Amino acid sequence: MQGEKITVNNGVLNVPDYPIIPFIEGDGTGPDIWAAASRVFDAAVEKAYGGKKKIVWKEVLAGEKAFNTTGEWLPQETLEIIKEYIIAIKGPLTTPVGGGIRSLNVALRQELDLYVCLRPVRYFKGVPSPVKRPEDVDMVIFRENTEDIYAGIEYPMGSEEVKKLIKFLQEELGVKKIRFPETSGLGIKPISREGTERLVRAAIEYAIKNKRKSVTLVHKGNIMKFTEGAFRNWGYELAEREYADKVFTWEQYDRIKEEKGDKAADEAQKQAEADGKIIIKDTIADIFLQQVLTRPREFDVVATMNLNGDYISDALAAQVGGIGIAPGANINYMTGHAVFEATHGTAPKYAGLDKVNPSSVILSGEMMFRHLGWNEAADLIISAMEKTIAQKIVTYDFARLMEGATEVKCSQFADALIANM
Ligand SMILES: NC(=O)C1=CN([C@@H]2O[C@H](COP(=O)(O)OP(=O)(O)OC[C@H]3O[C@@H](n4cnc5c(N)ncnc54)[C@H](OP(=O)(O)O)[C@@H]3O)[C@@H](O)[C@H]2O)C=CC1
Ligand SMILES: O=C(O)CCC(=O)C(=O)O
Ligand SMILES: [Mg+2]
Repeated sequence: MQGEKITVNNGVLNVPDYPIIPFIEGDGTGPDIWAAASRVFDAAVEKAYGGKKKIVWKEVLAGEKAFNTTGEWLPQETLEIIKEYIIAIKGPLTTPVGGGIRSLNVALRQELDLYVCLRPVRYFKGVPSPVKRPEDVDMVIFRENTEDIYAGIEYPMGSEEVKKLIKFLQEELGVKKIRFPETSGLGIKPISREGTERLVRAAIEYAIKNKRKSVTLVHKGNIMKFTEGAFRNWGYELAEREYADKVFTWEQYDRIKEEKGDKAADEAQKQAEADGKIIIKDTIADIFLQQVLTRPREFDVVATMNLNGDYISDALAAQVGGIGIAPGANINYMTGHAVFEATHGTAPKYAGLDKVNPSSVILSGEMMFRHLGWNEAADLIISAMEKTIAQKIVTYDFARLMEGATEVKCSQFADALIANM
């Protein structure tokens, strides 16, 4: 079937009935998951629109499949096609540890300037969880996707670059306090005001649009003052400058407290909550990781930097059943470009076994449908997921923690979802 391109006008998508959507199958378990997920996507669209709408899938190469076919890990053509077709979806891609190629996942996000990694964390009833009240976890992570230590500015021990950098730090910048053994490798962590502002703006816009209660800026600003601490400060400044009538910040709370005392500050916050204002607060990353376990209801939308966001998204996913069911999207809200992608990796030990949970990519597709405005197809996926889990038909990851479950293969889980639509 011949499809049409999705186009974008001032950040607003124009989605034809037969949109062409590029996909990257992914490495490791990617082919298993993609085979299952794409059947679920097609079934949901068919059921929702009875043939009036249909996705025309277009495979683009990245990772091992690309390397084996073209000799390149991330062909320029793949980037060009995703740029041109605006929306894409991908399976996981392998990144070697400690050497070898840099992350293709990170490269895609940087090349397309997909500055938000959006990872919602919600609970599906019946999913096994290590916490007592997983239903209390309902958070949406906005992870900055283009900066931080992920920028890839790092140099190995013993290299000329490291020697130069150490010399520069010691002689030009007067860094005397810390020991720099010759065995040091060095990495650089850029965090910019622009990068922070566009990420925090996206988080606040989301909170307003979806009537969420708060946005928490998560940082380690007590230690990394001019990167993570600046992220916190710039986040508050942006909230007060651009959303004065829609938010109440903990900085405002502190100012009222200083001027008028605790009671006045408490009352001002209560009034702001009653008025439906979004509370903008901040938490240091280590205590955040404790509090999401001990009092998850206090957190809602979360805005943070790249590395924190990576850790936080897997940790929160664990509370609602693990990365097998944790979806995500990489988005540039200004150009409209978005690449939907699971939170998990290639899980190589299960590759080709038709075993792993395809829910993470399936729910990433559900996010994609909502992004396209195809809410009927998205709703069908959610209700099928709810029904199938309630029937205790699950893949190995849930089955090993559930009593009375029917363990099915990756492809059979897709069959069950389709049957439940
Ligand atoms: N966006 C991306 O493309 C990402 C890519 N990666 C890359 O993936 C590779 C492997 O990374 P690794 O750290 O092992 O992390 P993975 O996420 O690939 O796997 C870790 C463990 O998580 C569980 N898991 C992962 N996926 C699923 C699933 N679909 N269903 C059920 N359980 C799942 C499995 O747990 P158990 O063993 O308990 O069964 C698995 O062993 C690396 O090269 C890494 O760089 C990593 C993260 C994201
Ligand atoms: O790129 C990778 O290999 C890892 C990426 C990752 O962990 C993530 O996207 O959460
Ligand atoms: Mg990760």
